[in-house]
Formats: sequence, C-alpha cells, structure tokens
Amino acid sequence: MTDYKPTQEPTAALVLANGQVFYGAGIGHVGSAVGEVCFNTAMTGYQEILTDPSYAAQIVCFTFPHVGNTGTSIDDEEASSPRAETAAVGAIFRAAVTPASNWRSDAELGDWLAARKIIGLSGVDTRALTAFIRDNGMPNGVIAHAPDGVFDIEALTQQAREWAGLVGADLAKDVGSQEYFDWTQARWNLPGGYSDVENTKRVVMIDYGVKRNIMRNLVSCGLAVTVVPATASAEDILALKPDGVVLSNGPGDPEATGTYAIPTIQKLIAADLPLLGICLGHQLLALALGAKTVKMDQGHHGANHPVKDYTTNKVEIVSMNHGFAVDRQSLPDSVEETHVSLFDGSNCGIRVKGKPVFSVQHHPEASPGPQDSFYLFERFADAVG
Ligand SMILES: NC(=O)CC[C@H](N)C(=O)O
Repeated sequence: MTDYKPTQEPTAALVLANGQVFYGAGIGHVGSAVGEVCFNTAMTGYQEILTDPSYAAQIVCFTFPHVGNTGTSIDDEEASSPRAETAAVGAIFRAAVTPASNWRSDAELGDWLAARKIIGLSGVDTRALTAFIRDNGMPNGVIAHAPDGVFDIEALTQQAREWAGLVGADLAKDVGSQEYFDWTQARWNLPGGYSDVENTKRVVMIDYGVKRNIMRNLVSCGLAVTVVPATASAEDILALKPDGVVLSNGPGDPEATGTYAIPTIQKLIAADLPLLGICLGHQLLALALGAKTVKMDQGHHGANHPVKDYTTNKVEIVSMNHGFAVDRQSLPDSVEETHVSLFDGSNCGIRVKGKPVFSVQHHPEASPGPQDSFYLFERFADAVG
C-alpha cells in the first residue's frame, strides 16, 4: 500500500504506527489524537457509531463513501453523557462531507464533530485502508487535523508507536457514568417522540459505557432502570434490591476491566439475580464464569452481521462493534453457547445452564434488522418478571 495523497493541499492526516500516511481534508476538531484504527461497514448510523462509548480510543474508518448527508440530531446521541472521552477520537471518510439535508438535523456533521472533540479526515482511499486492516489487523495510529497543513510526520509516527494500545486498557471506569441515576425514557414509538415510562420491576445497569438505546429498550419492555458506575460494588448494587442486573457494553480490554468487574459479577450470580450482558458485558460475564477472551485481528464493526440463535435456530441481522471475543474452547461445562457469528463462527452468546443468566456479543438495541434482536430484551424482561 502506498501513501495516498489527495489533489488538494492536505489539512489532515492519518499516520499509522508503521509510518504509512493517509492525507486528506480535515473537518471537526483541530488537533491530534491517538487510537486504534478500525473499519465500520454500516451504511447508516454514523452519529450513533461515533457516540457509542465502546469506540473510546478508536479511530473509525467508514467504508460507506458518503457520510454526513443527514447531519446530526440530539436524539441520535448514544453516550449517556456528552463528555469527550465517551466517543471515538477520530472519523475517516471517503467523500468530503456535504451540507446536511434532513428534517431531523439540528447540526452539520463538521460542527458536531468539533463540539464533540472528534477529528474528521475526508478524501481518504478508505478501501485501501480497510484492505490494510483486513490483511494486517487493526493498527494504532494518530489522526491529526492542522488547517495550516503543517504535520510533523515523524513525531506523529513516534506517538502512534509509543501508544500502549487497547490490549490491557481499562477504559470502562472513565467512560461510564460516575453517578447513580434513573433512566425512564422508552423507545421512540410515538409520533411525538420518545416517551417516559414508569415501571415497577427494577434492574440495575452497570455502566461500562452504556448506549442510551439499550436503556430505552429495557424501559419499553417494562423495566425501570437504575444506572450505577462501573466500579460499584456488589454490596452497593444488592442494597438497591434490584430484580435483575444488566452488564453494559463498553470500550477497552475486558480482561483489564475484569480486575474489578469479575468479583462483582461473581457475587451477583451467587445472589441468583437474572443477568443480561451485552458486548463488553458479555465478555465480562464469560470471564466471571471462568472463560477467556482473545483479541481479534480486524474485529467486527458493522450493521449487517448474521448471527444464529441456537436456542431457536433463527438467524438475526445484527449490529456489531467489538475487537475482543470470547474463546469458545474456554467455556466451562456449566455454560452453553447460544449464539454464533455466521461470518466467522466466533462466539456471540452464552447462557448459564439452569440460571436466568445470559449474554450476547452483538448490540440488540442497534436495530439493523430492524427488530430482529429485540426478543433478547423481552427474554430478559420475562426472566426478571
Ligand atoms: N461494544 C462493546 O462493548 C465492545 C467490547 C470490547 N471493548 C471489544 O472491543 O470487544
């Protein structure tokens, strides 16, 4: 792969740890940021992707060429708080971002990226970058936006090389909420917008970087949601007398977050509470049950991934965003594999035999199906109810 130079003078660049450079036009935040570079194949949902806290410390290369056409809307934020660390650090686009044309848009993508402190880079050969990631795995890199076009490539390469990367990184405790709070908003299901619902059965959401739509789906299934920080102890959680617990999605290496999450989850399982894990929550549940997680080469990031539910033999089209996976071989006898990726056969779901404790690797709230995976929330609500 050769360095790709656009015809105009570049105002932004992606510099990989191996020294390769992708030049383009800058948009959004001015400055530089280091992260792991991944590609996402979704055709829609760029705002939800960039505000999914699971993408913290990542730079997302969109394979879909036209991004930004529908602008941004306050309703499409996914992080529970707008702090800068709760989002991807960079976004890479093939085509230049054109003005938004959509009735829902309340800000142009460029302005929104700037407000969110996300660096955008357009005009990049995203196919070449994606092919590179497919062949070599997800590299560390620095994305830099300098309107004067001056880049110290050597220093940026050095920064990418010296970054410790995502293996061993616990990001969940910084990205998740630092406070306890109740979430009451249900799914967007009325012409007037989202509705607030008061439910009686209460679940605690351990926030490792939760997405809002997970909480909306729980509320829509009849559950009241109390959010607690990632580091909340089992004692603190049990004191809230929950009817169930949800382990959220989140960024970073599950093993690193596991140092404090595993003992908590083990106590919650011992307390016989219904438990649902999603993505990072799935990986943490597996670790708490004695299994292992592994780093994937290119990961799964997209909105068209087929997953099979062995318990019903149905295939659902799901949204994925993960760079680590549960190692099937390491699952103990007490655990049954319930879901598998039909792309690469990797594990996508588990349940504990004889207990209402289960988890999935994909994002059932993200609706590419569009409703294929909502049954998981209903399954959990039934277990709680
Ligand atoms: N979406 C998530 O929860 C991601 C989980 C984990 N950080 C991974 O990359 O595998």
